[in-house]
Amino acid sequence: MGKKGVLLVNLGTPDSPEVKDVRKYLDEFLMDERVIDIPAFNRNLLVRGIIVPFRSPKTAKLYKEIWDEKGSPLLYFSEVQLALVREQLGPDYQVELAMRYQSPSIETALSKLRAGQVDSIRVLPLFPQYASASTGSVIQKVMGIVGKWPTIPNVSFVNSFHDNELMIEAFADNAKKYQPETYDHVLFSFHGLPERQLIKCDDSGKHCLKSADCCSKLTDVNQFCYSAQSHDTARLIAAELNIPREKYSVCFQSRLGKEPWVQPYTSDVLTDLAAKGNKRLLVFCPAFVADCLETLYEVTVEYGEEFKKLGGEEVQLVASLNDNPKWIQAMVQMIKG
Ligand SMILES: C=CC1=C(C)c2cc3[nH]c(cc4nc(cc5[nH]c(cc1n2)c(C)c5CCC(=O)O)C(CCC(=O)O)=C4C)c(C)c3C=C
Ligand SMILES: [Fe+2]
Ligand SMILES: [Fe+2]
Repeated sequence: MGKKGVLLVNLGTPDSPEVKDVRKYLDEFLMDERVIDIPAFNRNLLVRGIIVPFRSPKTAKLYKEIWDEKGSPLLYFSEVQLALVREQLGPDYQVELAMRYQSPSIETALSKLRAGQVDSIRVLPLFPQYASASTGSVIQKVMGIVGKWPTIPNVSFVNSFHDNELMIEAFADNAKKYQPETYDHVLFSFHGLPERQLIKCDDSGKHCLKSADCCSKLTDVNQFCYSAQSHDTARLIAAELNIPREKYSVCFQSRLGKEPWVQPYTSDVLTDLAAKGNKRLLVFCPAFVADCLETLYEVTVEYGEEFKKLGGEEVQLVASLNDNPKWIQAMVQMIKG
């Protein structure tokens, strides 16, 4: 019997915070047909003609703010998760880490599993809520590579884990030291997504964005809706911490471009909460399992400053799952299936 292969995949990050590496990263990321899901010719013009040239220098400055001696937080927290999962799983497993974009690449990680002659490969895309642009893209990439091997082992994927109990407890545990009940309001701020991508993922064509609350409630007819899964994650973390419904809001950050993205937008919710006199906010970002640019810069710095300009006093980020032992247990549980 060979070992059981495991592939952990997170989104990716530039190799360095220098403009040339950020350009390479954004180019690979945004040229993905599942991320900017428009016809190839238009995507090429938009990404290579406008977004990458104009955005790279700005994004590089932001990466410089969060980069430290260990490198990019997203990558080093992923490496810590890899080491802890390897330790928990022991010698019967070969566990590799990859990033969907840049390094370590999915190609390299899969070649290591192939060289290790593993019996099977369990792929865990590190995105709690399913989206075509994140989980879907990882699955397509892995299938594209493994599908060309002469011998294809048993391959299985974790499609989403928005309600994993250990993960919910891990987020709640990370928040306890801040005493959530002492804050005026709690925000669950998820990474945004173009509305078009929600609609595309509704195979029935009957639910997403068809009624006022379709995408804010998870039911058996919209089980893969990113928005509905996000609302459900928020509901479960709030329940774990006894946060009443009127004390929390769900919102979506990081909008890019002019078309509508999933709403409400985090900045609109901040404006509304400030106008209502809220001063101190506790913010969870449960679309990510590791701290990254979106949590450490966008929430902590950008939204923190924005909220203060609006009259608020504090935006406190709840740390991501990073090396939380319950999260490591959750990963092991999902790998063992
Ligand atoms: C069309 C654009 C984008 C879609 C769709 C999108 C979906 C999406 N992204 C993540 C997770 C992360 N995204 C991160 C950064 C980031 N995302 C976009 C654009 C889209 N994301 C850009 C342009 C960037 C780079 C930063 C910037 O220029 O603003 C990150 C951070 C990576 C890091 O190095 O720290 C993560 C993580 C998910 C889960 C998702 C779909 C739900
Ligand atoms: Fe993103
Ligand atoms: Fe929906």
